[in-house]
Amino acid sequence: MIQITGLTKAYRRGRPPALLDLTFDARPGMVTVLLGDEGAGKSTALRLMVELERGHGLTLFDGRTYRRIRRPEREIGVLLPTGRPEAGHPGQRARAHLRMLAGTVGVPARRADDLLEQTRLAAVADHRIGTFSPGMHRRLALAAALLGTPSTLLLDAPTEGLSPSNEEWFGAFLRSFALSGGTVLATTRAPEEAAALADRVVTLDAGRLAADQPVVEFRRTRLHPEVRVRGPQMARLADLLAAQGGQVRRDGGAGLAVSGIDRTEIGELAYRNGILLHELADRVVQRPVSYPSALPTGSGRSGRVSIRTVRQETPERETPEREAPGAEGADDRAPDGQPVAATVGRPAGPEPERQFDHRGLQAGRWAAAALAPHPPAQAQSPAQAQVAAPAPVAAQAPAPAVPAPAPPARTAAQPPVLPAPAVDLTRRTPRGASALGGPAARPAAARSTVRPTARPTGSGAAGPEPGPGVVDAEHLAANPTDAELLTPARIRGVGQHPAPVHPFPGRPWSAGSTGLRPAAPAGRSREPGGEPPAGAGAADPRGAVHSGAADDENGSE
Ligand SMILES: Nc1ncnc2c1ncn2[C@@H]1O[C@H](COP(=O)(O)OP(=O)(O)OP(=O)(O)O)[C@@H](O)[C@H]1O
Repeated sequence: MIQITGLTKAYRRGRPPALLDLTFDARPGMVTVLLGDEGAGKSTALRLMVELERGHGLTLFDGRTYRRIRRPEREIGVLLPTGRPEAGHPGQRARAHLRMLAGTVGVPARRADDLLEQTRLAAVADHRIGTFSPGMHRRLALAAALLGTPSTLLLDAPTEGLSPSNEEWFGAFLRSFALSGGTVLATTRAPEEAAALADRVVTLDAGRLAADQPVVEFRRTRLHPEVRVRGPQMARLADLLAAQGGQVRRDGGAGLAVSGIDRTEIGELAYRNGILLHELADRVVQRPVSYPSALPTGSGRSGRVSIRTVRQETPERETPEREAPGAEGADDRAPDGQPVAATVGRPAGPEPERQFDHRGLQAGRWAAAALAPHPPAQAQSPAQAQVAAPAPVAAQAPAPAVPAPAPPARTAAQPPVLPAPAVDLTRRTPRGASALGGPAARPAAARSTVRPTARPTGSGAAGPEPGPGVVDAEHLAANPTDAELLTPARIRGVGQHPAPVHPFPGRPWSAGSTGLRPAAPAGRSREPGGEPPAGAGAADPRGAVHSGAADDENGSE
């Protein structure tokens, strides 16, 4: 039994980690396949498991770490790419190489001969390793991993370079190994291969656990069979297939990918209509991972990390100024001088390079913080999050290097800024979801300003019609519940109904008969008590939602 908990590895500071909070089990009697694209972190995970690399997390082999096992080569067979194709010295013969390894493992030399037989290398046992094909190298490396008669196998891309017949042999070998009570953890990039080899498929996506599924569920939810067709008359065939109810999409220059109609039917249809085919083949493609449903409940279960936003004092400016990342004034420290743990909120403008330090990090929470969409309302009064973890500093990100446009000065009539909400990231946040919950998931609402409904041109009206107008974006930043209430649809609704919709229910607020005031144009401030600047009244007659600087008066008439 292999229990993997919270494996995390970052090769470079400031870059996303190669592996983040990977947690799953590989059970005896089963083949578990770790599936992922190139660079997903599969090899990194295996190297961390056998402590060839330093990182975070814990791997237990039957309850012990690799280091605690007295003779690991007798318990765990490891096949890891060495970075060069040869399984041994190119000048050495396969038999001699394996016998030498048998000596170091402490097993008799005849075990080497048996394994050469078992891995179908007996015929080339006395050939020099340098003459081997990639597939032969893989099999020789597998023979070396099996020398100590281990009960657990950790195999990184074991089928790479194998011929189809050897792949088949290898699949049968793994199955019999697992049936005899062994534990197998192998990696692959190919979903089809995972489906063929595994009892359980663990999917890695960019270093994160995306799914941990029994193979039946994996096949059902992640694999999508289709037929690839290629030929010179694909447009005509596509019409015919669509008429038959097939789903057809273009696949390359002269190809189609068809689902909903099987290969035989497609061939017959093409034949009946005199359509020449160059290729007609079944294949399986992988569906993208659906995070909310696929995320296992067991991942990211370690530790307690909470993240809360803190308001940063930002000098108020009339005109938004932008500073280059790293420029003077771009501070990456919290007001109390402590390093900022993670920034929630992003100013307008180019995204500054984000740096993460995940020492002592319970990475699932960090991921949620790092991957959550930035609540844009915070751009007006940048908020920063601090990770309160048992470890000293959990995650670190610099404060936005590009300061946000400062909001205009508040007036007495404006609702007070409430403390920014505490955000507890005790749950892993799926990709695309927000750690901040509902309000952050509706950035447009929080950033919105409603322009007044203008009188129709030529109506003789001077200036804007007093009517639905401004929702203070800064207020919304401080009161996300209000932001949630003010979805764009509701904001539009304000302009369409004679009765104003109260945007801040339960709060004292006098808006007169018309509700809200007209907005100042984006990027300009208005003198308190003065006339709105020219253009302020030329508003979108649909009462549409605009982004930009918000008026700072929203109540007193
Ligand atoms: N020694 C290293 N130094 C810096 N980055 C590394 C190092 N090893 C791996 N990485 C990075 O870590 C990420 C994961 O790499 P890894 O080799 O674990 O991926 P993989 O899933 O095994 O890919 P493949 O299927 O191509 O072998 C990649 O982005 C890779 O560039």
